[in-house]
Amino acid sequence: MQIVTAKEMYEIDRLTIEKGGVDGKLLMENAGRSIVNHMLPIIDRTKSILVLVGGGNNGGDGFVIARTLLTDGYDVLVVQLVPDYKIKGEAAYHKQLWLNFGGIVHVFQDTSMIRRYLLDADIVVDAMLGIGISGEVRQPLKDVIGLVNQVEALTISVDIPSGLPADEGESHFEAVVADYTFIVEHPKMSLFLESCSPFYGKWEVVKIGLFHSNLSSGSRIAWRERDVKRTLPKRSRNSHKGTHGRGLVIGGSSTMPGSIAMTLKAALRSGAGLITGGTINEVFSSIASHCVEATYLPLLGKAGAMTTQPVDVSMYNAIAIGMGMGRNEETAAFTRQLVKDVTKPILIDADGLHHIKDDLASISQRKQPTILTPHPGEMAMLTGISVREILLHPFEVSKQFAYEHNVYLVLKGPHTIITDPNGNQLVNTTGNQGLAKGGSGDVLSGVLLAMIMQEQSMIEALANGCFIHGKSADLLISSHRSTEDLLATDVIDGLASVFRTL
Ligand SMILES: NC(=O)C1=CN([C@@H]2O[C@H](COP(=O)(O)OP(=O)(O)OC[C@H]3O[C@@H](n4cnc5c(N)ncnc54)[C@H](O)[C@@H]3O)[C@@H](O)[C@H]2O)[C@H](O)CC1
Ligand SMILES: [K+]
Repeated sequence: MQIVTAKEMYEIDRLTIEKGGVDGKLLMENAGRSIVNHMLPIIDRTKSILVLVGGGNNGGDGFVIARTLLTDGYDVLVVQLVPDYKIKGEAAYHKQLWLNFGGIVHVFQDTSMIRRYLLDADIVVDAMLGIGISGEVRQPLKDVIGLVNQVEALTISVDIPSGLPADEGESHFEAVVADYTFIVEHPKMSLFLESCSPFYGKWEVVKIGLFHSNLSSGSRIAWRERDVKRTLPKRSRNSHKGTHGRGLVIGGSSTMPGSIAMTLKAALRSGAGLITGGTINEVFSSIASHCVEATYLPLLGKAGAMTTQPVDVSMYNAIAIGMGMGRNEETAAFTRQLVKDVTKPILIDADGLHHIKDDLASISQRKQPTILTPHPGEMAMLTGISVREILLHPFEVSKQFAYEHNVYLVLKGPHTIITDPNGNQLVNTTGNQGLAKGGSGDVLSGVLLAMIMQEQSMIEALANGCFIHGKSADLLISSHRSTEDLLATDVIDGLASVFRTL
């Protein structure tokens, strides 16, 4: 499922009309009809429906929806929020059809009129503004959006909640808070931004028959279950423990022994053939009984943390480093040296990210993949960009960073964005707020390590790992856990039910 900017959406629209020869009026008909088909299961025949239409093609979709519902016997009222002369082109055509079919257009007079209609409506169809919005919402739409958000009626937005930006980078907006949004053909970028996604409510994508096109701006795809099923390597009956690779996890310190234990266990539960924990004696003695399936590589410690030393990694296929290792200077020097020397794929998380912060230049020289897995706070530390700015432009910031430093970046959040060094991006579609807890990242690193060790394209391996980790949390929440009590270790236990369905 391709994620688009407004500009890309218009480009696909243009190609469909110019190259595909499909009339724009037909696309609008398809959009309105598809949306009605998706609405039917959630609307009741006895309810009264108010369709709010704006002056662009989003409003045109609104006229199609109104006509389709009217001919199906629904009680529909249309309020046009702009004067007649503003309705042009395809929208004007569909307005005329609405009138031909006996529909009435109530033109906006004042907000008290809207307030009255809103109070009488059970369902509001929001077709005021789509992806054509520019700048802050002007009057009277601004007030109307405020009123829509005050009433009890079920709100269904067409393509995008009115007022919401389609792209990243906008911080000031007033928008409809929708119960449902039926997105035309492709999710817009804002669906995956922390500040915008809550406005969408429940959402579905409706197909309207647009051209399939490869955009020049690089791929940006929402990664779903069907993608995981398609790309996840199948375990063969003939495989042995070595087939699925040997992984090494380096981490832990006397005050944080649990982190590496969770990473080891998560990797083993995600199909890793052989996993070794590289850690100091104090950690090893406290966790070995919890994770008996792993083997251990003793590392030299000083004051409860790892110190500089050579490590032979020749027998491992991939390495994860950083979890719970602490931030002292000798550990940092050890990490930097290891990352420089190792000629294997290496995933760096948590404290490891702090250690390599000033050594990103040598990271970009590495010949084997480097995977960094920061949350926004760690991303801010790595880039010097504020968390606020990162959350405002996560796609662009990720792309720049991955390209500049030649890394695979997993920017963690409610919609984790995975970026490869060429700027291709996959966005995870699973997970819930129960994952916003200590230990989640350690578990994710283990799942990712197991994925990296199996033969998959690197970006797909990372996206599959993020999907599986989030899905485990989702299944637990939908059965016997809550977002409050969910623990990182529960997510490890939940992996079984995810793999059983993939
Ligand atoms: N293939 C497609 O993309 C299809 C999309 N459809 C629908 O069309 C809209 C996009 O339509 P467009 O006419 O380009 O823009 P809008 O309807 O979003 O709005 C333009 C409209 O709004 C006014 N306006 C702009 N900014 C503001 C503002 N800040 N405040 C107030 N008013 C504003 C502007 O003057 C115009 O009048 C897309 O979302 C889909 O819903 C097609 O129907 C099917 C094909
Ligand atoms: K809308």
